[in-house]
Amino acid sequence: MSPTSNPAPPPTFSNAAPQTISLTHHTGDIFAAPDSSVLIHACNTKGSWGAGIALAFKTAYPNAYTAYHTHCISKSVQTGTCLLIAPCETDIGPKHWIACLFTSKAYGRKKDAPEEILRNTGSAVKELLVQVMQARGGEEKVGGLRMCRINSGKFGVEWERTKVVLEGIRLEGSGGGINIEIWDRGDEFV
Ligand SMILES: Nc1ncnc2c1ncn2[C@@H]1O[C@H](COP(=O)(O)OP(=O)(O)OC[C@H]2O[C@H](OP(=O)(O)O)[C@H](O)[C@@H]2O)[C@@H](O)[C@H]1O
Repeated sequence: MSPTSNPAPPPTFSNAAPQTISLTHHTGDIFAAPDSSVLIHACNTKGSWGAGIALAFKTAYPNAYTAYHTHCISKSVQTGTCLLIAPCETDIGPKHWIACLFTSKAYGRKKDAPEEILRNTGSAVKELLVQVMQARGGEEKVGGLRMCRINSGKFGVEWERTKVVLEGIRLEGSGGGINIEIWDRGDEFV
């Protein structure tokens, strides 16, 4: 018998069904979230929160902006990754985690093509969920996940396309589904 005719090893089956993401939709201010919430937005890898909701993040969370900026300039950040920043503002105010999904390398006219942004979104969100699970083993409480309609503004990708990617994510492991709240201000079509 030639070595190539050896039977393939039997597949291994896990009882754990893959985890999936469910999305719930909410109208209002994403920033008016309870303490420990994770606020999720899409970012470039260049270290700039210069426009759109990123600018609002920069204003409200200057220390988180510094953490993001330092991360971007201190190493070559890959798209499809995520930076999860623990609550780090000094003001008395809400203690929010900030999650930066690197869905496009650059911004403005140099932003990645929609297909690339969508691919990056899938892997960045998977990485985020792993980081959230790890952080849940730590001392700082990690609450619910809140996301804006990522990619749908400055990055120019229709929200419905990002939604399909999010709903198609499958994660190893058990523990039921993961809910992400999608927040928008209700002025998307105004
Ligand atoms: N103040 C505010 N409060 C609440 N909701 C707000 C808001 N402003 C916008 N929204 C909504 O938030 C969603 C995402 O829309 P965005 O355009 O923000 O983000 P995006 O994910 O498409 O793109 C990311 C790049 O945009 C930035 O600008 P720069 O590249 O720096 O120029 C970054 O740095 C990234 O690189 C849309 O539903 C907007 O209606």
